[in-house]
Amino acid sequence: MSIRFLTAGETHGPQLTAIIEGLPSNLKLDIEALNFQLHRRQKGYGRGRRMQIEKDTAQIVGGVRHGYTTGAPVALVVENKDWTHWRNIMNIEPIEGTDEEKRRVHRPRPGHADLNGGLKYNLKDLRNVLERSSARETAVRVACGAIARQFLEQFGIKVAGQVIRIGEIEAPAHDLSIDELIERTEASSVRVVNKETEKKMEEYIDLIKKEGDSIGGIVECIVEGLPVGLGSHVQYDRKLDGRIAQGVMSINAFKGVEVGIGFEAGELRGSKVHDEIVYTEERGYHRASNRLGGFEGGMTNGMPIVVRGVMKPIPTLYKPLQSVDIDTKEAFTAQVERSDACAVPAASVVMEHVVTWEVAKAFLEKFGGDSMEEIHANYNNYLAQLERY
Ligand SMILES: Cc1cc2nc3c(=O)[nH]c(=O)nc-3n(C[C@H](O)[C@H](O)[C@H](O)COP(=O)(O)O)c2cc1C
Ligand SMILES: C=C(O[C@@H]1CC(C(=O)O)=C[C@@H](OP(=O)(O)O)[C@H]1O)C(=O)O
Repeated sequence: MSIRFLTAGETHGPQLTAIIEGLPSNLKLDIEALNFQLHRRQKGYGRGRRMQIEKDTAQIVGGVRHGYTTGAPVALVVENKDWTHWRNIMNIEPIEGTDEEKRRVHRPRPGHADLNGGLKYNLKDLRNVLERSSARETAVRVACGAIARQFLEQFGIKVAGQVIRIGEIEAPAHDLSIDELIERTEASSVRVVNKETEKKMEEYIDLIKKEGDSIGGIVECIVEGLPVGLGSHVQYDRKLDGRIAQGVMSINAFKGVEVGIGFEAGELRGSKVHDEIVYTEERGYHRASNRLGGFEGGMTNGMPIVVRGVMKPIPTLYKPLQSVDIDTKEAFTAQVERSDACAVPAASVVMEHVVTWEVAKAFLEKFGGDSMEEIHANYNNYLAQLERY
């Protein structure tokens, strides 16, 4: 038993669509809680005008009746309110000399998918590439992850996300509980727990924006309440840390991922990296520390999952970089599209949901059943087995 989803839709088309296959029946879906996650993704500081136009809400159009999943594929759509402004541009083929022709994209932006996509798909209007490569797609990916989050909540599993760095500004370390972390980051425009850092990050983003530039950063996701043994060491594509890394790297503009102390593990001795194993009646087997971020052998070890991802600066610059016009092959500055200056706080919410999805998928593979009742029984049976071990 596994779950999968596909998405479709363009950033300036009428809507985004997702179909989720493999969800069990009798999962209660709270649409308000789902929409709250979409709202969180939109709210991050540093975004452009588009986020003022969109009011993302998901409409479930299949697989749910009276608030519960039926076991059928769940279909959901998120409308693009901006579509009304783009109707002609999206629908009419460019005709020379018309407004639509003027809106044809022929000066690829360094750092975006424009040129690679144009060459690969033999498309002369690079809009046909940017429409789908746009991170607008992450709205429905968050919707799918938000359903996965509600599934995991039924088993006491919680997910939080925070911004660790935006450009030169780093958030100080803290030892808040996951509930406190969720509460504080929800209230913050840049998804940090500390007011002083929030202010510094906002000012920094404003400065970058004023200079016509963009900025990236580092985000972290934490998952708590997990059992030992999600994922498996027996086959490369069942290693859950590897799957999470793929998911994180698939987020637009992400250039790296690390689990636990990640790249720092290359600098330290083994005695400073591995987490000692301890046993108590109360907690059973656990680790004295969590430097490996909840994974050994591609399996969860019962400690919180800690994953970080790095996002590069947004490619579209109001002071554009040099590029080449695909019509004339002459050097030009890249086309300026309306753009975000910094999307790191939004990307933090995206990463939470991408990680959540992978965890839910592994959870269903291990405890899979066709109904929530069957999964609960399988899960409880496994917990009892762990206790007897
Ligand atoms: C939430 C979010 C918002 C983004 N907003 C923009 C944007 O406004 N302008 C832009 O050029 N790129 C934006 N990006 C990044 C591009 O989508 C991304 O760089 C592009 O798809 C190329 O893919 P790659 O960077 O992964 O290679 C955004 C990314 C995320 C995650
Ligand atoms: C629409 C979203 O993000 C978009 C992602 C994006 C890109 O190139 O990735 C470019 C911008 O699109 P537009 O040119 O329409 O303003 C962002 O606003 C969203 O996150 O919902």
